[in-house]
Amino acid sequence: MARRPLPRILTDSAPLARMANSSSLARSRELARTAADGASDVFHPLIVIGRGLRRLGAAGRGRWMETPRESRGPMAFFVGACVLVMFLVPYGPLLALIAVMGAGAWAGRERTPVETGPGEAERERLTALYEALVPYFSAEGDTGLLYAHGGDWERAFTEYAFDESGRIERLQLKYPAYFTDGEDQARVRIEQVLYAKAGRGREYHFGWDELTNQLTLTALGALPADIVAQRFVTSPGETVLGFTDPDAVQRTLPVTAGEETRDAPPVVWRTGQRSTEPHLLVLGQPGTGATTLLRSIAVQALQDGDVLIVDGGGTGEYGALAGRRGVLGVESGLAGALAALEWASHETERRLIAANRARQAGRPAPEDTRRPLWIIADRPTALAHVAVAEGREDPQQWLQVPLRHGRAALVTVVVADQFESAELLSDPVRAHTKARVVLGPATAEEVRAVLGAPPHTTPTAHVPPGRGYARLGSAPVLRLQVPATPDPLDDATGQPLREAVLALLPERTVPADDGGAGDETGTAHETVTADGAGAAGPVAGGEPEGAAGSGDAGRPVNIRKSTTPARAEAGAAAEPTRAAEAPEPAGRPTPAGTSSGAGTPDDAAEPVGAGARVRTVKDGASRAVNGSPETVRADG
Ligand SMILES: Nc1ncnc2c1ncn2[C@@H]1O[C@H](COP(=O)(O)OP(=O)(O)OP(=O)(O)O)[C@@H](O)[C@H]1O
Repeated sequence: MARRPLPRILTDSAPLARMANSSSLARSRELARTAADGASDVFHPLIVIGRGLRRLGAAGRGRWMETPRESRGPMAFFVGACVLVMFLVPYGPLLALIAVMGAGAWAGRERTPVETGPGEAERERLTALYEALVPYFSAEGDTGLLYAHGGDWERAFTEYAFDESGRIERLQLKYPAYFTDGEDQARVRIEQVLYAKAGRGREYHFGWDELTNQLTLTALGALPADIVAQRFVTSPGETVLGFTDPDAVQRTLPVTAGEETRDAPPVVWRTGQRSTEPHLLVLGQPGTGATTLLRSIAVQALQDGDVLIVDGGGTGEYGALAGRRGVLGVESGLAGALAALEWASHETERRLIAANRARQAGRPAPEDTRRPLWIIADRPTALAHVAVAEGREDPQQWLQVPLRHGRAALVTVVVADQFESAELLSDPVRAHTKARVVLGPATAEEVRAVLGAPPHTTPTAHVPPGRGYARLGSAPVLRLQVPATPDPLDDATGQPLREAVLALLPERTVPADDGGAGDETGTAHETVTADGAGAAGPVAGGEPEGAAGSGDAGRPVNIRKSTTPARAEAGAAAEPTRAAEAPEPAGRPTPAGTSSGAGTPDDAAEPVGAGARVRTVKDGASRAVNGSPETVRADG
């Protein structure tokens, strides 16, 4: 059917245009506008009050509707009573009118609308992020594309938040179900993209929810680094490795940081017979705080255990522990380390045998097997290197028994080393250290290589000392900040920190040397050379001590008390003591048999855990001394 044409007056715009251009029409339009402006100025208060009364009315109506039926009667009665009172009081209606007008004016005032949604710059950022994800989250043949070039990011990003500087603080995004979120490689690719686009230099946590195909990125603040060594509120068998994110663990500990006391989420490592990860391995770059972590562990372990320290680095950073109650030895030379670790190995066997015999006889385990023994080996690979050069055995071989059987014997092994030397760590060390820590800057691959799983955060290139990741067995990877536990004998340590660490150390059982060597202010350091120290005396088996130190020849070692072979002069004094105590089952080689067997009757009479000490002396030789507080000097 043909369309009927419109009347000419409606299709021909010429008369209308002529009218619009006429000056009288323009003037009258201007007049009308001025009048409207004036009227709105004059009536503005009334308009505001009217709008307010309308809003109040609507609110009142809503309230009335929400009120349950049974409450409406009392409410109406109450309102009626108020109205009655209003009429009864002098000037009541006038006051009520003023109050209603005031309320209306307040409710009707203009409010600036709250801006919602991202600003222009933020939209651009989200769009860029969305576009960067398209290649990873799209596939040919996907019809309901969530991610497509030029697509709608608002469909994919369900939540976002920015900080004051406009950087993404939180982002929740949906991804297609076919994305292989179970594969580490696929996840890492996405995390790298997000890390680059959300702003490098910060640490992000990635929460993958495979059930709902959602990924949540959260920018993490730095872990607080103000917690220093202190007595932590833990149960026996618990050691605080450091502190982590509040939502990563369920527990908090009260800690003192500066002036304030607060609750902090700790990374607690459980050792002992029920532990599933009874030994610890710490790896990191040099200077990232491994020694500090080991010192922190040693200080905590000394509360109810004995500690044997092998300082392969030989930098004397455990000098403050030497001669303290519970410190069996601080060994930094090869011969000393070998002797001390050999003893520790036999001691583990002795404990096992003694505990086993007691169990078979229906008795509780003997007292001298119940005190935890800690073997702390800092950079054992440095000594392994020296051992190879000297054609001697690797001290790590003596860690095998404590690592294998330490859990049952309450013997805990802690090993720290550097990434570069990690391949020199022995197989038992790698196999039996299920608690792991990585310190310092490390790539996700390095973290995964050590911890067995990548971190759920993006490692940053610059981290403060003591920062890293921890994983206990197959638990999730946690961020970690080790409490500052500096060497109190280091000149660079501030007085408050020095005092804090010294206050945690047990009392000295070996009197401090003359000349300030035992000066607990830690100001006097004596620099000796390893070869100088090594020249002192024979070690077990008549081997010149210098041989042990020759690997370090000429290297200055900044140690107050040089600490070398445990069994110098006294030979394997402590070891046979322990072995002699525990009758061996028939046919089994005794620890005494495997050691030099040079125990004296006196030594043999000394109970194992009761005061056997590897005593350190100024010239670098040391003796296994049982009980007596005699100080042995090479010159005397
Ligand atoms: N948790 C920490 N808090 C504060 N400072 C720390 C922390 N850990 C280490 N440091 C500081 O970092 C420096 C290096 O620490 P440490 O000696 O423990 O590292 P390392 O990895 O053992 O290094 P190296 O292998 O060179 O001995 C020291 O000055 C130490 O005080």
